[in-house]
Amino acid sequence: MVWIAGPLSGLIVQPIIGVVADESKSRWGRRRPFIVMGSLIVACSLLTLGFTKEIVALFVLDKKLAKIFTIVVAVLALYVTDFAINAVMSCGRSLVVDTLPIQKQQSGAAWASRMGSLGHIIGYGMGAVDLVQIFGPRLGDTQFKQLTVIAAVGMLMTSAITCWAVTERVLVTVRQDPRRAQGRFKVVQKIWSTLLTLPPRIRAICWAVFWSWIGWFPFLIYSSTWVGETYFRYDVPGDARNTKDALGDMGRIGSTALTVYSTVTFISAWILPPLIRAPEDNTFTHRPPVAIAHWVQTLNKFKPDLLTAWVASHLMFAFAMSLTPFAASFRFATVLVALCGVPWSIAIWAPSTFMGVEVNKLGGATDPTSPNGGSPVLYRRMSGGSSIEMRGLGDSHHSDPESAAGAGNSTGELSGIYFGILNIFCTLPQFISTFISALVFAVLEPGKSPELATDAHPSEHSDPGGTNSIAICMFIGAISSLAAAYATTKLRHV
Ligand SMILES: OC[C@H]1O[C@H](O[C@H]2O[C@H](CO)[C@@H](O)[C@H](O)[C@H]2O)[C@H](O)[C@@H](O)[C@@H]1O
Repeated sequence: MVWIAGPLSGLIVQPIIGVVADESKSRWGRRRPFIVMGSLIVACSLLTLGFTKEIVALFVLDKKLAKIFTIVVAVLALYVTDFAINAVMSCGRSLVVDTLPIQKQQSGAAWASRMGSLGHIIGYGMGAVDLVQIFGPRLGDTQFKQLTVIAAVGMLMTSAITCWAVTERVLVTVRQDPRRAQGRFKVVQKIWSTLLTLPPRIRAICWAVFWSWIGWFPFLIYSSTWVGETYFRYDVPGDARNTKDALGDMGRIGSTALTVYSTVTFISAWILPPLIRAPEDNTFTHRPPVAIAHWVQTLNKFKPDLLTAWVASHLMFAFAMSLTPFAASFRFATVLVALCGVPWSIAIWAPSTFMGVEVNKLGGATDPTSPNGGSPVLYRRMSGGSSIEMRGLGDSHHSDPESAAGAGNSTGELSGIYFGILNIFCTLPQFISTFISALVFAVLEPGKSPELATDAHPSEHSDPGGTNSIAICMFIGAISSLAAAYATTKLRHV
């Protein structure tokens, strides 16, 4: 019930908020009000999660009843957190697309992935140090309470900076079209009709993401456990296995692997974008200093394009995951997990870049890299029929829709719905992958995990020398990643 909150909230919230925000005529912009509301809800629900027991104790005095309520409130708080954070994610992604011109989409997506990976490192780092010792009991008397306080403050601060720094255009009118879906389910209808009429390139991006997530989900969920289990199997001497130390080390070694992985992700997010040719690269006249001009031009010639890099990242992930069943030491397992930091950084940034470019074209922005020198793109929005006009916030004289488009300018008018749909293709495979993992676990480890069954009845033990189930799930992920590589190459031809 708890694991499902992430994919379920992403599946439902991102498309719906995307559509609603796309059509919002708020004077504060289409995305910022949702970011503000969502962040406030996330902050409150995080604090509720951290202090559930104390909050319940204020209202329920009976101890037995309080225990039940604590569980119920904690689960609810987790769901609310996931749902609200997905609203913020949806509008945050759209904001990048809305505000940047087509040439800057790669750069915007790369910055989003840099900031995301910085957040991960800070999160892991906070988890690794003893916060109660550092801050004393002021922020709460346990590590978890303090983590929720820090996360809530971080959420509010980063959202406040975003909303302050970004100038959004305001949607003035959405012209009514008789063909537009009406009534209570119009949002769902709009998502459905858009889903059925996706432009070919957007469909290709979505399928590439779909196949890749069947591989990424088991990795993101189980990799730290897998490194710990590998340690337990191959590195701990048989007679030391039942000690408290060995079990504690298992957790620490798994967390260390994740920390190394997120560090690699962070470094890749900074290093790779300048080494990869962005979809807009032709538009710039690079004028490096004469002394190094030759070298810069030579380097530029050999830069791979983003599509090649995305395909290579699927292959690299598939390579690492295909080796997991053969890992016979926790060090090797850690190296495999760390390697995945490189493809993960590309997995976050490449689809957003391609989607950002396509959504801008749909909104009427021109592609300056096109052979015809930046004339309007050939296709426009496929679903719905509404028109959009935008003007600068507080500027009532520029409500001409043409002013929103133009050479390479961003309109991003449909970023919410298309990024929401992209997220459907990111969350659905998470359910499929969970189903596959459940099958693998049921077949290979019908009892308890051999590494964790030390206290269980012998009938519950499965063969500790047998194949590791998590490694098999990851191996299946490798196959799916190959399918993702194939699906991504299709983007070259559509
Ligand atoms: O199921 C959990 C979440 O999975 C996706 O989010 C994760 O991947 C994103 C990159 O695609 C990354 O930016 C985010 O930090 C990760 O949590 C999905 O987009 C979410 O909707 C879903 O809740």
